[in-house]
Amino acid sequence: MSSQQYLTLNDRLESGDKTAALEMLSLAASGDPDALFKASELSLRGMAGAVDLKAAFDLMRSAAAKGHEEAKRAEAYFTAAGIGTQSNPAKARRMLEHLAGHDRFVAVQLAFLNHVKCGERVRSAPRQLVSSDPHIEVVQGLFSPEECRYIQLVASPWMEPAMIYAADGGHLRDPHRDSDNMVVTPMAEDLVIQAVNHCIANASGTRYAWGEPLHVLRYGPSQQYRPHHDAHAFGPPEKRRVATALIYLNDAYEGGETNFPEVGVTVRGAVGDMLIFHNLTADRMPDPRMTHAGLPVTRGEKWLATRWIRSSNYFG
Ligand SMILES: O=C(O)CCC(=O)C(=O)O
Ligand SMILES: [Fe+2]
Repeated sequence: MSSQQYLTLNDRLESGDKTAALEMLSLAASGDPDALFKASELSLRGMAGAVDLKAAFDLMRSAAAKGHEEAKRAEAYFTAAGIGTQSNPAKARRMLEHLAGHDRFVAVQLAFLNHVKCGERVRSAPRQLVSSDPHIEVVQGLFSPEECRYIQLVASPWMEPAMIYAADGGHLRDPHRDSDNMVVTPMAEDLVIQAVNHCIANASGTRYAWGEPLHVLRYGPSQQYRPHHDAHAFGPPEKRRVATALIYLNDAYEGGETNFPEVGVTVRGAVGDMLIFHNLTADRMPDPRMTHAGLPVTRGEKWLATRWIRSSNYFG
């Protein structure tokens, strides 16, 4: 059970109280397993000082050693992904095999991992160049219906209304989209999701570590993602979103196409299709032609996974 001190600090963190982050680090230093897990996340996101991947890994390992179940999984995920440690997928798999005896989710994950085949499809999947300049392309059937279903199942319990963070640390409903969404953080990026993210990188000619955490979106009737641009002009150019990959996870809906009004292109993806488009001009400014929207869904539910891609490592 979580300590009262941890719960109070966590509430303060969630309400945007930044001073709680440093207190969480001290609670972690006293050996509280939940605080160690949380402190790992804070170090990864640079929410208690500078981003420190090595600290994030060490804190996760300490939380796992104290018996924190999610931390045991996450230590393996960090080991596979190379977060704060040398990437070692074989070691990560052995760590998970060790957990599978008592952790049913890990057992399912490992069993499913043997059926992930997008890596083999990266070269053979048919490609449809929707527009060459600006670059908009569909990689058809890159992901199997089962892979798409897996992403939905992992995401389902965490779906909540899309929010943005206000300057005062509070949350607001995102004015651009009224979909539900969730983010697969590195702590939850299991080996199947990692394989999916590697496939996205390989099929888009980018690198795994350049991707932001996978987002999963669900739009019900009348919900939409209003016209927007995925890249911004501020920040160092290599940190801008050079490309976006969208994976269509289902097709039991009407409306909901992805629309590029400036290019005059509308895409209706089939299950497992990946849409990839470039957001920046040659001088790495947002390309004004790349405004796009998820049109309103008129019937059913649309499920989508989004990976926004930089041209340098997203973490660290
Ligand atoms: O729902 C769509 O088709 C568009 C999604 C999108 O633009 C995004 O996730 O950045
Ligand atoms: Fe977008």
